[in-house]
Amino acid sequence: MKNELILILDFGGQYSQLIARRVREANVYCEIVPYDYDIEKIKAKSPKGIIFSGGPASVYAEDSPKCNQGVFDLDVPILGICYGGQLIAQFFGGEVSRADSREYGKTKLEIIDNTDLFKELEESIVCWMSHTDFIEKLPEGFEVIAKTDSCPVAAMKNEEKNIFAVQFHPEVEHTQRGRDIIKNFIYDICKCEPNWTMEDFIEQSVREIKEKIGNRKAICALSGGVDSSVAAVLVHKAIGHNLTCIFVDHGLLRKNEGDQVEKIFRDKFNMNLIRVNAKDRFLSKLKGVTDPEKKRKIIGEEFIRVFEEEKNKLGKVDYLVQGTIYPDVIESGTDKASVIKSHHNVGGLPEDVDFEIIEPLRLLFKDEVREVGRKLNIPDEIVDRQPFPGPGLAIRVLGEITEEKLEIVREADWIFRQEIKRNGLDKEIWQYFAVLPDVKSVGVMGDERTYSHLVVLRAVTSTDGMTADWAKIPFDILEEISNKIVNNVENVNRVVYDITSKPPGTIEWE
Ligand SMILES: Nc1ncnc2c1ncn2[C@@H]1O[C@H](COP(=O)(O)OP(=O)(O)OP(=O)(O)O)[C@@H](O)[C@H]1O
Ligand SMILES: O=c1[nH]c(=O)c2[nH+]cn([C@@H]3O[C@H](COP(=O)(O)O)[C@@H](O)[C@H]3O)c2[nH]1
Ligand SMILES: NC(=O)CC[C@H](N)C(=O)O
Ligand SMILES: [Mg+2]
Repeated sequence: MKNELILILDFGGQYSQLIARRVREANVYCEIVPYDYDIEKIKAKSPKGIIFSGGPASVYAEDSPKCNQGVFDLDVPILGICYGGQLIAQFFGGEVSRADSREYGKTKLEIIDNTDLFKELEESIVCWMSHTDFIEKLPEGFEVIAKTDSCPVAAMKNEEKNIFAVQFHPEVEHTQRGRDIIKNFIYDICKCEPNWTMEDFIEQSVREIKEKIGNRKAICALSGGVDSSVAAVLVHKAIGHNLTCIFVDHGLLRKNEGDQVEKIFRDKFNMNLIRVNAKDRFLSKLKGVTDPEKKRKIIGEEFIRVFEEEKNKLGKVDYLVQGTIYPDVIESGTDKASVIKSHHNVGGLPEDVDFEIIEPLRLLFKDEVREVGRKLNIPDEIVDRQPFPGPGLAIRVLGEITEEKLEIVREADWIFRQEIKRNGLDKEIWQYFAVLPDVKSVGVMGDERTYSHLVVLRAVTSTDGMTADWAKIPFDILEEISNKIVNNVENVNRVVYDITSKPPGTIEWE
């Protein structure tokens, strides 16, 4: 059976994938295509609804992105979000201008009409705004269905044509009832049935991988983390023993991690696995390097070189599977989004890669990957594992990496993780680890002056890693952890706790 489809036209918004994710969450299939996607191709897909994303441009600018005008004649419901909504206003003869003051963050939305898009919503909700332009003049045939203090047309509709526009972002977590607004659009207005599931995602991915790889061979970059484990199991389902997993111990793993990962995979999975011990080559390439972006690129390249060497031993291998997920992609920058940090597996890849890369999870968020993992019966000890970045401790030892510093951060991290677990906090905290900034401070131990390293503890709550809050670990637990670290880790005399959320910080320090 063909899935009912919601098509998202991407105008370069930071949250385009979040829109897709909300639609998937509501059990409806969706695809994201570029804003200028060919109209004949759109027709061929016969979408039941189209959503225009937000975007950084202004619709009145000369070369601003526009969709094909034929989209408006398809007789398919349309929802425009922010830039997408402004585009609708402009197309139908309204006016979009630059506002005197930028509206950013939480804003009170007054709902005027709660019959369709805002069905069953309260009279007012808190919505999340991120714009400078606004719809100043309503286009003909449209009516205002919500407003804010500074935005006379915070939402509008043309009932006859089934076209809707909102200035705020219903797809972000901070908009109250945002999920319901999206559901109202896809269920009531587009008449989609909620029947697409993660099982469908699995089935479809396996089918596509099978078609693509056929009887050829692939290797999978396996870290033992959630993403690559799920990617490996998916591809294994598709091509069986033509898949070989390669786990690289680059000397930047946490305490005992290399052996643990190897054991779990040998015990629990019936997959070909090769462990490559590559500590010396990674550390020698990183010697003297202090710039975080350089570190990531060196590691990204070295991973690929290791995979190439292993591939040559296996005969002809055309494909490299990676567990890349959406935040890795968006943070590494795209032609429309800016670089936050080059994740080693995306922005850190060298230009010459002797493989075709397959990334079945590239469009999913972490919690969706976990859901896929559970459906694939991957053990909880893997699915619930906290994320650990591919460059490992290299981006947690700030400045130059030395074996001594790696040892310090590894020991401190080990104590921190043990204590979090012992206190039963490991389920509620999304990610927690130690960082070694390149800082020494004065202390007094046993009546003697010390001048030693400072360890930072970082712990965050999050659902998808895109935004995060610092975890409110009780002071007495923090106190105990601090004591244990200073008493047990040599060359450390001070421990501090990071109380920055993301944004403005990121989860990792580099
Ligand atoms: N030590 C490693 N050996 C082989 N491949 C690795 C290693 N570390 C990372 N990778 C590859 O890089 C990808 C991205 O790493 P990342 O840490 O984001 O994902 P993960 O380790 O699979 O999951 P998690 O985010 O839960 O740690 C992995 O999915 C994997 O394909
Ligand atoms: O595989 C990876 N390669 C990388 O280069 C990388 N950088 C950050 N991370 C992980 O991504 C999530 C978001 O991290 P940040 O808030 O630090 O950007 C967090 O879970 C980080 O641990 C990485 N994972
Ligand atoms: N988030 C957006 O889509 C912004 C749209 C447009 N660039 C504005 O500033 O209003
Ligand atoms: Mg990892």
